[in-house]
Amino acid sequence: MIEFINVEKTYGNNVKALQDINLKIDQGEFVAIIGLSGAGKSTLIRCINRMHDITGGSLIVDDIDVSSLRGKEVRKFRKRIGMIFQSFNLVTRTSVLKNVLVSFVPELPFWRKLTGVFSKEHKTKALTALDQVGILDKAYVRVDQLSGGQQQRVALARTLAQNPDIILADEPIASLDPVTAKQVMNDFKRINEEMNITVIINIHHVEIALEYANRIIGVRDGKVVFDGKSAEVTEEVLDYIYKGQIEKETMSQDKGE
Ligand SMILES: Nc1ncnc2c1ncn2[C@@H]1O[C@H](COP(=O)(O)OP(=O)(O)OP(=O)(O)O)[C@@H](O)[C@H]1O
Repeated sequence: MIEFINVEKTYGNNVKALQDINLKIDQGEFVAIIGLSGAGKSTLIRCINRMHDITGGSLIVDDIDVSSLRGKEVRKFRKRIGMIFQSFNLVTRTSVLKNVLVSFVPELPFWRKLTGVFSKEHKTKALTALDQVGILDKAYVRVDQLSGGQQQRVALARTLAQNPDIILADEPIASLDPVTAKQVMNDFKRINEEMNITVIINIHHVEIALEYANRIIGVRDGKVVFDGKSAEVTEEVLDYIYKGQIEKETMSQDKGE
């Protein structure tokens, strides 16, 4: 379980990105975080794997107080949490398989790191992960020869190969066309349902969030302003989450801008 208790995050420039966040997310949930640009969505998910340090409250993941982790403990903890980015973060001039094998580098003995030789077990795990996202046939293709959707699947396979309990995805479909975006979302859904991996997605596409996630967390100005089932999200709820935008637009219309 992931638990936020009165979590705050203030950046060095005094921007209060998160304020008084209280959430409990159970293992196996599929959660979408929605809200305006700058609302604090990225900050919220990046605190979970300590990409950002919280500045107040506590964040507990499976009984581990995330802020108390030091050095090696942070690396060990992060292995359990996969992270997917909008930009895929792949080495495009090398093969799909090598990109997935990269996930094992931290656990390799020094000589294997130097020689780049991976064990049969690691190769099998990597190929299994590629199979799980339906691109096993692309294992030996160079990443730059793949479409955006296929590249995001490679990133997903790399994460799956780590055998994570949680996958955090920061705008994973933002640079994909609508059809490919849905294919990638289907992958997330399947992984969530079949492997009971918690999936937390930060997303701008509201319709897709409602279609795929079971739970929606609406964030506005660093605060959680809605937390409920996707089926409970009405037009009014969306207006409330995105209220800042509506108010701003109304104000500029009033001013004749
Ligand atoms: N590294 C940083 N240093 C200082 N301020 C930051 C930093 N990262 C984010 N912020 C600020 O914190 C607030 C929340 O940003 P965050 O990126 O979490 O929002 P977001 O909802 O994910 O936005 P977007 O949808 O545009 O990615 C914003 O005001 C942003 O400018």
